[in-house]
Parts: sequence; C-alpha cells; structure tokens
Amino acid sequence: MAEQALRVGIIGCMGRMGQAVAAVVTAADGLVLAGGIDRAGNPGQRLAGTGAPIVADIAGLFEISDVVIDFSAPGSTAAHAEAATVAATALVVGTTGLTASDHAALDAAGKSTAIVQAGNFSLGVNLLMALTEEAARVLGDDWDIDILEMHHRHKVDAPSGTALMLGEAAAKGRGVDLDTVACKARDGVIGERPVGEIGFATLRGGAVIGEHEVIFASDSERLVLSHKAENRSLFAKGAVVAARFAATVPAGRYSMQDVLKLQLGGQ
Ligand SMILES: NC(=O)C1=CN([C@@H]2O[C@H](COP(=O)(O)OP(=O)(O)OC[C@H]3O[C@@H](n4cnc5c(N)ncnc54)[C@H](OP(=O)(O)O)[C@@H]3O)[C@@H](O)[C@H]2O)C=CC1
Ligand SMILES: O=C(O)C1=N[C@H](C(=O)O)C[C@H](O)C1
Repeated sequence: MAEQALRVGIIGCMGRMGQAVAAVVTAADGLVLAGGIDRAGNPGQRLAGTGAPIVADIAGLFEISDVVIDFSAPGSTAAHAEAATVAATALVVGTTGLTASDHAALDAAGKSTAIVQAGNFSLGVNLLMALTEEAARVLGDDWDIDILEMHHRHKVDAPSGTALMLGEAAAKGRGVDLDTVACKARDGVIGERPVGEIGFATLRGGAVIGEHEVIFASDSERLVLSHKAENRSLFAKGAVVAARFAATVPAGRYSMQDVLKLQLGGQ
C-alpha cells in the first residue's frame, strides 16, 4: 500500500519564507501542502499556485497538518507551541527574536510532541556553529570574539537568530554563559573591551539575504569564519528536511544539529 503523504502547514504563509517553503513543499515527493495562515487573514483564499487553503485560526491549521512550519514574527511562538501540544502535531520553528519565555514554551511543548527550532536551517551555518565552538575552545581569552551580521532592510529583530546561535557556540567553546559576557551594542564612551567579551554588530540594508562573520582577533593575527546565504530557498529546503525529521522522531525538543547529526571533534 502506498504511504500517505506528510501534510505540511505553514504559519506566515504569505511572507518571504512562507512562500519559499510552499514552493519547496509543492515540488517535494511525499509531502502535501495542507494549508497556511497569515496575520493578514485571507481565509477562504488558496495559497498561490496551490489548492491549499488559507485557514482562519491557528488550531485549525494544526488539526489539518502532520507538521507545521512557522516562519512568522516574534510574539506568537508560545501560542504556536500551545496549539502544537493540543493537536499533538509536530512543529518546526524558524522564526527568530525568541525570548526566554518562548524557549520555555517550546521546551514544554517538547514534552508531548516533536519540536525542532533553529535560527538558521542551512547546512553551512550549522557547520559554522561547530567550527566556531571548536575555535573558541582552542583559542584563549587573548583572542577577542565579535560576531558581525548583515540582513535586508525588512528584518525586525537584532542580533539575528543566527548571530545569537553563533554567540552561544562561542560561549560553549569557552565554557562560559553567553548572557554574562555578551555585548549586543556599543555606543559612546564605553571603555576598553573587557577580556572575554563576546560582541555583536548588526548591519541592515537592501536585499541582503543573510551574512555572518565570526571574528577571532589577537594582537598579532585575525581568524575570520564567514557564511553567506545566496537565496531563501536554502532555508526553506532545510526547514522541510527538519519537518520530515520531526514527523518521525518521538516527542522532544530538537535543534538543526540533531536533524543534520553534525558532529565535529568528537562532540
Ligand atoms: N531559521 C531560519 O533559517 C530563517 C529564519 N527566518 C525568520 O523567519 C521569520 C520570517 O521571515 P520572513 O519570511 O522574511 O518575514 P516576512 O515578514 O516576509 O513574513 C512573515 C509573515 O508572517 C506573518 N505573520 C506575522 N505574525 C504572524 C502570526 N502570529 N500568525 C500568522 N502569520 C503571521 C506576517 O504578516 P504581517 O506582514 O502582516 O506581519 C508575514 O506575512 C523571521 O523571524 C526571520 O528572522 C528567516 C529566514 C531563515
Ligand atoms: O530574517 C531573515 O531574513 C533571516 N533570519 C534568520 C536569522 O535571524 O538569523 C536567518 C537568516 O539569516 C535570514
């Protein structure tokens, strides 16, 4: 008997990423676009180029989906985690700008369904995280670490989710808590750079899809690890890989590193 196609729902279906995910799902084998939801509504309409409905309420989207992919905006993640729990539907969260309470809501939902959350679904960035952790482990405190990112003018959160993940990776490599060493903005007479600080710098402009640099600087040399995304379909394809993963694993809270099973240096 033929296997049933996996039904995928999209939160933020009219946005840049939502439309990219719809295109990837529509072209993929074994997947069917169940429907979408967007802040502006449009219930009763169909997602462009597909027969999939735009639904009116979030609970309804989770009911008609096996897995829901969320690329929306900060502020609704806890509600989406709650809807995933109630429907026992897997959830893939790509939205960035999450707060500590959003993460707590995802942790709670992970007790009853599969949750994959990542600030970046690209293979390259997830490898960059592992490389950053390793470099931070090897290089001592006499190497300063700053993370530079640039995105398009429409991005609403800063630093980017990716920059924060890279900061977490650097902090992990150093064996410190990022919150205690992070400097997310510099302005005015702020004094010399504290030893051990992990800094962030944010650039915004034009149509830049997503660029990140992790800069390790000592008195005598500089190591720069960088990544540039060439298109959004990259993230959409990674999110769909995560959705297939989420549909097959037990309840739990997963990262893209779990999905890709990325291991470096025996970690
Ligand atoms: N993890 C990853 O790999 C990636 C993550 N992202 C993240 O994904 C998110 C979306 O990015 P992008 O597509 O560029 O943004 P867009 O603004 O283009 O799209 C987001 C869409 O979601 C809608 N929306 C906002 N809140 C809700 C809600 N509560 N319920 C339903 N729909 C909602 C918006 O409507 P309205 O415009 O009316 O507010 C908009 O149509 C961002 O947080 C971004 O940082 C982006 C790329 C890759
Ligand atoms: O808003 C975006 O566009 C992107 N957001 C993600 C982030 O915050 O890191 C990922 C990607 O860089 C694009």
